[in-house]
Amino acid sequence: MINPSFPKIPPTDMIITHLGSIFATFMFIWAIFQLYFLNQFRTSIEKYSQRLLALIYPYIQITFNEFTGERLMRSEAYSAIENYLTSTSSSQAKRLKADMSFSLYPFTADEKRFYKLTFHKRNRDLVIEPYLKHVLKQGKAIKVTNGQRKLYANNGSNWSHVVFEHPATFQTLAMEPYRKEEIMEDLVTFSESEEFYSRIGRTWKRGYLLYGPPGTGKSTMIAAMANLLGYDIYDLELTAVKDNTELRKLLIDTSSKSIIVIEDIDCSLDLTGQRRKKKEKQEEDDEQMKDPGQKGNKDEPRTSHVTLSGLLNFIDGLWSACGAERLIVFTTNFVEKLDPALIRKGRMDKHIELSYCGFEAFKVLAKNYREIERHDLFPRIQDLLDQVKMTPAYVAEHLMPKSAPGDPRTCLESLILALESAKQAKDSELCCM
Ligand SMILES: Nc1ncnc2c1ncn2[C@@H]1O[C@H](COP(=O)(O)OP(=O)(O)OP(=O)(O)O)[C@@H](O)[C@H]1O
Ligand SMILES: [Mg+2]
Repeated sequence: MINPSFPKIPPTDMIITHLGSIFATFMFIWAIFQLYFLNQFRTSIEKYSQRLLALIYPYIQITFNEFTGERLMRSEAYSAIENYLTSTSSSQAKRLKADMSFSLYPFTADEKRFYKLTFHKRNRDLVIEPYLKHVLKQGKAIKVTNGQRKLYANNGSNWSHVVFEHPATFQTLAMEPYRKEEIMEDLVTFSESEEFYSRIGRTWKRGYLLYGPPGTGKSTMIAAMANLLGYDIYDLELTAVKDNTELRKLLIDTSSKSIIVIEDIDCSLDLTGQRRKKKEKQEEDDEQMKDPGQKGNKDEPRTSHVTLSGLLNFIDGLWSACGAERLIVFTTNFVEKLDPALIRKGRMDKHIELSYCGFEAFKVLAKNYREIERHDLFPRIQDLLDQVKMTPAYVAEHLMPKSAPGDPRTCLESLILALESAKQAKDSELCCM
């Protein structure tokens, strides 16, 4: 008798485990296949299809991304093209074909903004050399003339910016006309001296030190400088810079055609120099020895560790040569407090004193604020301004048309009263001495 033997059916959980391992092996092989073969296959297909396309499609494309490099700095070429296209020149362009991809989040890797230039390959030489050069040059020039400038501020090691729209000009700046002329000439000469700087082997940059009491127009002059030359402003807050490395990074991230400003350099950090610092440290140590309970407050630990030498390197070290056409401007109320090394010629090439309001400066303010060029009260004002120190900011305040709109006499009289009382205070001070 035949005893039929039936194949044994494995239990369900064993089947599932078996299937699972087959599936996992399949997925593994598929992943390897994708990684090595499909990717290679895809690259080859792309390569050959591009070659094939080049045979039948006679156009060349160049892409200008908005952000470039590892740190995603805004490309100067992109900005120049943007200016060129948004100005009237776009209507004259005959050969430019540009695509623009917009994104609300330009920093994300997959949504970039870029311009794409497409042209026939027979025009290659024309487009790549003269045409692109022309677009970039024009774009940069348009930036200067269209008044769209940027004011950057540092936030940690990064710059953020807003549109810079300060109305100050050298015409509205209250200062003796011959001094204004001299400064304007200096600035314009600098901006036109690329060839000169390269010939003498110096970095194309210039340092200005603006000093004088509060309210004499230092910040106003910086705005006037930016407006004159069409430069962007980088307002560097040194106390927010962690250390010299961060300072260097900020410097590298500035663009050309810009003014790097450090306001109130004397207060920003203890930059009065290692020499004084050492002396003070010695004195402090001596005091600590005498009274160990006393806590020194002169050199309290600061969050910023930027040093004088770090700042000097920032101004004239190798890194500052990684860009061109830049002004570095320091302002201070106390020029005598600064270390001579910081402001020596060659670093701060031009020292400009902004001082109390003289009669010439007053006439500029009177013309700007009240549109008057002469008045019978002017001689009295001139006489008082010769004797009293009053800042242009204070004089300007009296010329504001707030209390007497349309009536210059009232404000001139109020200015005379203020000047007279300042003179009285000064005279009585002298009497008491
Ligand atoms: N020389 C000037 N010409 C025209 N306006 C001036 C001048 N000086 C001061 N002012 C007026 O006074 C205001 C203050 O001036 P500004 O901020 O330029 O002074 P500052 O020298 O930078 O002062 P601080 O040392 O306090 O920073 C300005 O808004 C401007 O309207
Ligand atoms: Mg200021």
